[in-house]
Amino acid sequence: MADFSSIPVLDWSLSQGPQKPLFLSQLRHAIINVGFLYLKNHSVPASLVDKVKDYSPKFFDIPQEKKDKLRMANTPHFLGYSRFGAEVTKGEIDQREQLDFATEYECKYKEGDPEYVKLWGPSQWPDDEDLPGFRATMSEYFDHVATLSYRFLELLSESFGLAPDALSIFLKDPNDLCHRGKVVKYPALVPGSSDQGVGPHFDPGFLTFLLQVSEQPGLQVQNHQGEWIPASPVDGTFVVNIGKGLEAVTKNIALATSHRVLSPPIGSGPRYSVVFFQSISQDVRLSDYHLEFPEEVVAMQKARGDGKADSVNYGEFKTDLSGVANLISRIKSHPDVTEKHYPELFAKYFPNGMPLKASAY
Ligand SMILES: O=C(O)CCC(=O)C(=O)O
Ligand SMILES: [Fe+2]
Repeated sequence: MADFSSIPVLDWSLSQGPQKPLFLSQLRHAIINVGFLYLKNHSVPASLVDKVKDYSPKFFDIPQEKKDKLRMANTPHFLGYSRFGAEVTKGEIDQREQLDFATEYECKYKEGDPEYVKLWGPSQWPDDEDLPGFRATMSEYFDHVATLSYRFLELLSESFGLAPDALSIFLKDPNDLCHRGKVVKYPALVPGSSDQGVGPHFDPGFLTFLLQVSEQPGLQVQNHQGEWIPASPVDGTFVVNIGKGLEAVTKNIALATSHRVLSPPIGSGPRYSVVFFQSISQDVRLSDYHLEFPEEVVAMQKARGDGKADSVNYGEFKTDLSGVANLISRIKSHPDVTEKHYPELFAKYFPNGMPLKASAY
C-alpha cells in the first residue's frame, strides 16, 4: 500500500508553462495517495493574503457581546458566529471560536422546498464601524480563492486523464453555488482541558483551501495506517484538500483524508486559520454520474488501497443529494442552530438532548 509520511508541496507556477506535465503528475500523486497538498506560488495576491492574516485576529478581538449578536442560531443558514464551545465534532466539543460566511444570497427557502434549501441565505458580518474593511477584505479574498479553485479543479480533471471540464460540470450554475468560508481561532491549550481544536473529520464538497494564518502547529492529517502526520504552516502556501463530494464522484480515486486540529501548546498564544470550502450544486446526486478513468489511474487507486480513517461525516455524498449531505453535517456540528430551526432533525440526531456545554449559548 502506498502511504505517506509528509504532505507534498506543489508549485502552481509550473502549471502555467512548459512544466505543466510535471505539475499534473505531482498533482495526481497527491490527490490519489495523500488527499492533501501545500500549494505555493498560487494566484491569490500576497498583499491580499497579508490583509486577511492581519484581520483574522481582529475579528475575535471585538467585544464579546458584538460577536454574540452575530450568533449562528439567529438564522437557519448555519452562517454567523459560533462562540467557544458551541461546536461539536464526533460528539465532542471543539475548542475553537469561528465566523462562518458564504456566497451571498437572500434566503432561498419557500414552503414546500426540501429543507437543505435553508442553507442558502445571507451571511452575518460585524458592523463596518466595529471592524472597518473586514467584510470587504474577506469577500474579495473569498472571490479570489473561488477563482483559483475553479482552475485547480480543471487541472485536477486533466491530471486524471479527463477533459478539463469533466468535474466543473457539477459547479456549472453560478446561481446555485454556495461556497462556504470561515475564520477560526484556536486558543492555546489550558492545563487539564481537552486539546480537541477540531476533532477528526472529512470536509464537504470538492476542494478545501486553507490559509494557516499563524505559525502554531496543530493541523494533522491521518495516513492510511492511521498515523497522524503534521501539516504545519508553510509560509506563502495554501493547504488544499479533497472533500467527500469529490471522493464520491471519482469512486474513491481522489481521497478525502481525515484531519484534525490540536489546540496550540500551553502558553503559545492562539492559532488562527481561514478556510474556503468549494461547494457543488446542491441538487446533484453524485452517485448518478459515471466517469470513466484511464487504467493507469485506477491502478494507482488499487495500489493505494482504501485506508482506515476513523472519522465518519459526509458518507451521505455517496447516496443522497449534495444538499442533504451538507445539511446533515451542519446539523451534527451545530446542535444549537438545529434545536432552534430544525426541531425534527434535532430529535433524530441528538436523541439525548443538547451535548454538554454546547448549550452554553
Ligand atoms: O483550521 C484548520 O486548520 C483546519 C480546519 C478544518 O479542518 C475545518 O474546519 O474543516
Ligand atoms: Fe476540515
